Amino acid sequence: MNRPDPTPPAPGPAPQSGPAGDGGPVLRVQGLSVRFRTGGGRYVEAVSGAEFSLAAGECLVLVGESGCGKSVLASALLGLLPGNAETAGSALLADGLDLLAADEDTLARTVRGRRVGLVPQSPAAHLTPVRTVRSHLEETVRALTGSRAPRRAAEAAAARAAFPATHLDHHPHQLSGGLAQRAATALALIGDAPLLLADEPTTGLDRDLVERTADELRAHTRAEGRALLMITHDLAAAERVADTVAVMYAGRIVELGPAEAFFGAPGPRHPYARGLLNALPERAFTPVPGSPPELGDLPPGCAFAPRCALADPLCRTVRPPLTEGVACHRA
Ligand SMILES: Nc1ncnc2c1ncn2[C@@H]1O[C@H](COP(=O)(O)OP(=O)(O)OP(=O)(O)O)[C@@H](O)[C@H]1O
Repeated sequence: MNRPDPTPPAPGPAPQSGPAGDGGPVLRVQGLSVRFRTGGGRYVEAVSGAEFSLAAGECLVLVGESGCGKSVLASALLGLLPGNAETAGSALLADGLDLLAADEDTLARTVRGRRVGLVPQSPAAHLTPVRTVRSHLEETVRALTGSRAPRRAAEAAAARAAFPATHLDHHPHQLSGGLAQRAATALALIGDAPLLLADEPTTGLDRDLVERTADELRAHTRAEGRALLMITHDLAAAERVADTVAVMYAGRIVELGPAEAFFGAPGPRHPYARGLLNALPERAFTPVPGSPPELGDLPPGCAFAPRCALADPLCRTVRPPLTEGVACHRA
């Protein structure tokens, strides 16, 4: 990753040994932007000025259509952006470490798995096909705890994620989608990270499994005092998990607020967010007209204006900032 102004990781206290925080946010994201250099001096503005924070025990769900920048934001937090990416802003953990400024060695040794646990998209693909679930778990226990006798800890990790002991010696291809998801969750929990990052954890699962996976992630967050940042385009899963919803459109967070008000009354405030909910089969089943803009060629004002029935000349010329939870001139 190429950063315009690299700074060393902020000195801070030793990494937390468990999910319990000191009352401050587990993660505070400020002005996080990611752009990709493409040919001919052009840039794709994948994430622009994201701002949010996450407390212990809180589930924040980031929703939005495909291509709006959700996964790029997650990759930025894990230091997994490709070489043509440039970042700005900060993403501070509770102990002061800035994930955007940390070098690869710090991220690999002290962040991934230890301070931030990743529940991946397509868990079956995340697991090595020739190794059993037990072998994955034992290797991760060894790597994160230094234990030389990891068998018991691996079995405990499986039990914690409700992965059945009877399937520990199975290979990934022998697992159902739900069990592969639990194996991946068990791996993510081993390091006792205070922050879990789940990128589309319910993709490819049938509705029952979506609900079960969502409930399990919520339980790991609430009951164990972690924070969960879940990325999804599945609004039903989002509703099941979220305390807070962030809606992303064309690289920007356009609405951020309590899930109860968003999914219940008074409902979303941004016209795009209202459109997303109205597109659901169980609601109006009316798609948002048009398609999102190219992130390399954003319009000057509100990026949603070309699709918005409420847009006026101000919307087409002045980009609305996120003010009191919504970025819309007409909200
Ligand atoms: N290396 C790269 N170079 C240029 N553009 C990139 C690169 N990686 C991602 N992008 C662009 O960044 C934008 C955001 O992609 P991202 O994968 O974050 O979307 P998303 O909201 O997660 O979508 P999905 O739900 O489909 O995963 C896309 O327009 C994508 O084409």
